Amino acid sequence: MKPTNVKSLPMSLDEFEAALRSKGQYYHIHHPYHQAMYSGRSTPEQIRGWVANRFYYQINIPLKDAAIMANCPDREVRRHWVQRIIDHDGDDQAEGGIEAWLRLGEAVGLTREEILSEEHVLPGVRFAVDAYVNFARRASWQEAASSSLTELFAPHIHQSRLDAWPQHYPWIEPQGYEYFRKRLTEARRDVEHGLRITLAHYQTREAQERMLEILQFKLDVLWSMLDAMSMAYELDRAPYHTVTQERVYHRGLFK
Ligand SMILES: O=C(O)c1cc(C(=O)O)c2c(n1)C(=O)C(=O)c1cc(C(=O)O)[nH]c1-2
Repeated sequence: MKPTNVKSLPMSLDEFEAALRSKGQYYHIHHPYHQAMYSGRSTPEQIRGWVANRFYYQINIPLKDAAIMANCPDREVRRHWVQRIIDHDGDDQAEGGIEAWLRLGEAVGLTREEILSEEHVLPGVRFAVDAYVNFARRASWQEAASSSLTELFAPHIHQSRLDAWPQHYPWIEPQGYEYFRKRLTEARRDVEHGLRITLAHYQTREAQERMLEILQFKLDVLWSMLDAMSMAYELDRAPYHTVTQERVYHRGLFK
């Protein structure tokens, strides 16, 4: 007789890590909006749109990390995790990633006020980013921590920009690239810690499968942000374009 209810064995740590890494095939580096940016096909408007919209991701990362810490009773983990907030917010020694992103914005021709006002942030981008922050608020700290692991694939994407943009877009002022340079080392360090937590936490096959689904959720967040930007800046179908060219979309209800 066929055995019933036999649960699958867990993947070994190596197999689990390989399964996580293979999710890189769905990373937003493959999104056509990104592909256009590396290959020099993007217009200044498309690059400005991307920088202004991605700013909303940047300013929400520390809120997401604070939510993880708020749910985490482990002092050792918090001691490490707090560095992520400092990386973005800055401290007395370093200005931080949000400031570096604002300078990227200025380097591509946006004003600080324009970026900070969030007037360019498309509703689809806002909803995707908010979904990530809300997931971190509601999930266990381990699940939320492991959802940051798309960063496994991030150094490559930052390097692609450093390699390709200066040659294709000489009009971008070079001091704008500091953010990408900073993230090369920061993301590698984050991944090392995030991976340690993840490999230790997901012990059963079911839990490991759930983790892969969490990573897919995060990949969906990143991909959906770019879908919204494609609609607005490549296909000229920004929200309400049939009615008005004005950016009437809401600027966030929970400030
Ligand atoms: O430019 C990118 O493509 C990209 C992607 C990601 C990512 O994979 O989530 C992050 C970043 N950049 C980034 O700069 C960053 O600080 C960051 C933090 C996190 C996170 O989930 O905690 N992801 C990312």
